This record gives sequence, C-alpha cells and structure tokens, in this order.
Amino acid sequence: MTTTMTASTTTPRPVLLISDPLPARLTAELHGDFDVRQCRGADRAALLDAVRDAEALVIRSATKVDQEVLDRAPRLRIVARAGVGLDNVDVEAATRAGVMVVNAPVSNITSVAELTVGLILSMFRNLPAAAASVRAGEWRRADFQGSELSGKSVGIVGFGRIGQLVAERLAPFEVELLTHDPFVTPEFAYAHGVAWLPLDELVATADVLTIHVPRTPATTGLIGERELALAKPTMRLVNTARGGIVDEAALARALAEDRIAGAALDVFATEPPVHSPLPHLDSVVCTPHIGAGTAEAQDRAASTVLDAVRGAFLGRPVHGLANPAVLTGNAPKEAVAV
Ligand SMILES: NC(=O)c1ccc[n+]([C@@H]2O[C@H](COP(=O)([O-])OP(=O)(O)OC[C@H]3O[C@@H](n4cnc5c(N)ncnc54)[C@H](O)[C@@H]3O)[C@@H](O)[C@H]2O)c1
Ligand SMILES: O=C(O)CC[C@@H](O)C(=O)O
Repeated sequence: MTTTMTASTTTPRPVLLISDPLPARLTAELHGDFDVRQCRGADRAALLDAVRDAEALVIRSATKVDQEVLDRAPRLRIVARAGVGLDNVDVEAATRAGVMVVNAPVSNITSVAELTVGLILSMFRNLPAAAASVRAGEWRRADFQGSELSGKSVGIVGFGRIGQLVAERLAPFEVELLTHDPFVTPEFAYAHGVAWLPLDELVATADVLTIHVPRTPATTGLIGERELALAKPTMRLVNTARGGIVDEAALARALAEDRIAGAALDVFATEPPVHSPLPHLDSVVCTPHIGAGTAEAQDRAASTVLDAVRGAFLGRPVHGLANPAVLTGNAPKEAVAV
C-alpha cells in the first residue's frame, strides 16, 4: 500500500521533518500534504528525538544522517538534501534501511561558481581589508596594491559541474585554465579550453588553486602538507567545496610561513571554525559556508526537494535518486515501490 496525498480528514498526513533552515515557501507548500515538523539538526539530541515519527526528512548540510539516525527512524522513507553535497548522509546505510536519498545536484552550482570568482578577485585586490579600512575612516591607498588576475594560471581540482562553471566564468579574465580530475579525460578538459595535469604538477603551476571535489574518504586531506610544499609562494588557495579536503593545520602553517600567498575559505572541517586560526590570519578571507546562499539557489533546491518528497508519497518515480539500488534488491519499505 502506498500513502496518497489526497486530502482526507481520516488519513493522517505523513510526518515530514525539516531539520535545517529552508525557504518559507517550501515549508508553506508542504503544509497541505504533510504534517510538517521542524527541529535543529545540528542539535543531535533534538534530531534523534524528532526523527522517531518522521516519514520524510528534509535537510541541508548541518544535519548528519548516519546509522544512528536511521535506526531511530523506523518510518523514514526518504531523506531529501536541499543542496549538492551528500557527505553528511550515510547513503549506504540508507540503502540498507530502504530509505531513498535525493539531493538537488544543480540547484546551487551557479551560486558557488560566482562566489568562487568573487573570492579570487577579493584576494587579488585585498577587497575585505581595503573595505574595512575605509569603514574605519582611513584612506590608505598605497597599502592595498594588488595583482591582476589576467595572465595568471588557475588550477581547478575537480572538473565536475562546479569546476566546469568556474572555468567558463574565468575564461574572459584571460587566465590559463588547468585542471586535475582522475575521472575526467584530458580530451574532455581540452574541449572545455582547460589543460589536464597530474595533481602535483597542477599545484606547482597554479597561481590560484580552487577546490571543487566532493568530500569522500579519498579526498579528505587531498591538499595537505606535501601538496602545499609544492606550491609557489605566490599561490592563493580557494575552497568552496568542503572542509577537510584541505588539511587546515598544514594550510595555516603554509600561510604563517609565507609559503603561499593567501586563501579564501567558505567551508571548514568544523563549522563554525571556532578553534581554527585561519579566520584570524590577514592573508585569509573567510565566508560562513554561503556558496549556496542565494535566493535563486535556495529556490531551486526547494523545488527539487518538493518534487522528490511529493513523488515519494504519491507513488511516482523519484528522479535523481542518489541510491537507485534502494529500488531493486534492497528496498524493504513499501513506499519505495514507485
Ligand atoms: N560551499 C557550498 O555551499 C557548496 C555548494 C554546493 C556544492 N559544494 C561542494 O562542491 C562539491 C562539488 O560539487 P559539484 O556539483 O561540482 O560536484 P560534481 O560531482 O559535479 O563534481 C565533482 C568532481 O570531482 C571529481 N573528483 C572526485 N574525486 C576527485 C579527486 N580525488 N581529485 C580530483 N577530482 C576528483 C569528480 O570526478 C567530479 O568531476 C560538492 O560535493 C559539495 O561538497 C559546496
Ligand atoms: O546546505 C547548505 O546550505 C550548504 C549547501 C552546499 O554546501 C551544498 O553542498 O549544496
């Protein structure tokens, strides 16, 4: 039997738990079809308590969905991630539990690419420090001499959706575009006007190294002490992907010892980065994980999530499942039969 969305006074609406901030539009639209409940996913105890009745769980990046959460949620049918990264969801455990997992893979890629370009230009022209000094009543023009981006080489680590958009947006700046991505051929990169290099060569060549890989066990610490030792002292690093891909202790040392010129970071191993020295270094520009923080991106993510959760409870195919295996041999829960 599949739960239907037809309004009925006798059929209880499925319980949908929202555990991270989402656009009001999403919450309002869901109210008609679901018994919408909210909790703060970053508060583990609150999440474990609230998830007990949940049949659908809508999250962003602050909610960690692991085996413990799944064990506490016997009625859960779908986890919908209103964004790209699934590093906070144990997708294999969800599959074993017969829980569908969907994300919104294209919802915010333009926003992240634009933030990346903005951060690169901010570093080259010292924009945060220059703006802060004018706000403080100063007029220190000579202290803020920067560099042109034109003519520099930009190394893109990870040539997926966001990496490709960053390349497209930077091309008009007359930069040399380089990439490393083991799952992309040199021919594919070349067709996008980008040269493919091994990682070490990319790090050693780049004036800007920008990270666009998912966080997985294989990419955790991908840019560490050894890689940073290969970099030119003029290199600037950008991470708008995930904390932990860059070894923050090694990065802090490289910056403090002027072995690289600067860094721009939107993401941190621990968020907020209360114990990290990085936000306090003059050569670092930090933003509070705002890559997806635009009205357009949040709206797209909301639409994708709405479609997915409605589809799941209407018995329609749920598009873009991150765990299609849940539909085949390993799907004990009846809602999965779409
Ligand atoms: N700051 C934010 O708010 C924000 C928003 C959206 C996405 N993100 C992050 O950006 C990441 C990338 O997003 P995307 O949409 O481009 O994903 P994507 O899956 O389209 O691309 C990721 C690319 O990384 C490549 N890759 C995997 N392992 C690699 C390795 N070891 N070395 C080099 N390349 C490797 C893959 O082959 C793929 O081409 C997401 O996983 C997410 O963590 C952050
Ligand atoms: O949930 C968020 O706000 C961040 C989203 C972003 O990191 C993503 O991976 O889509």
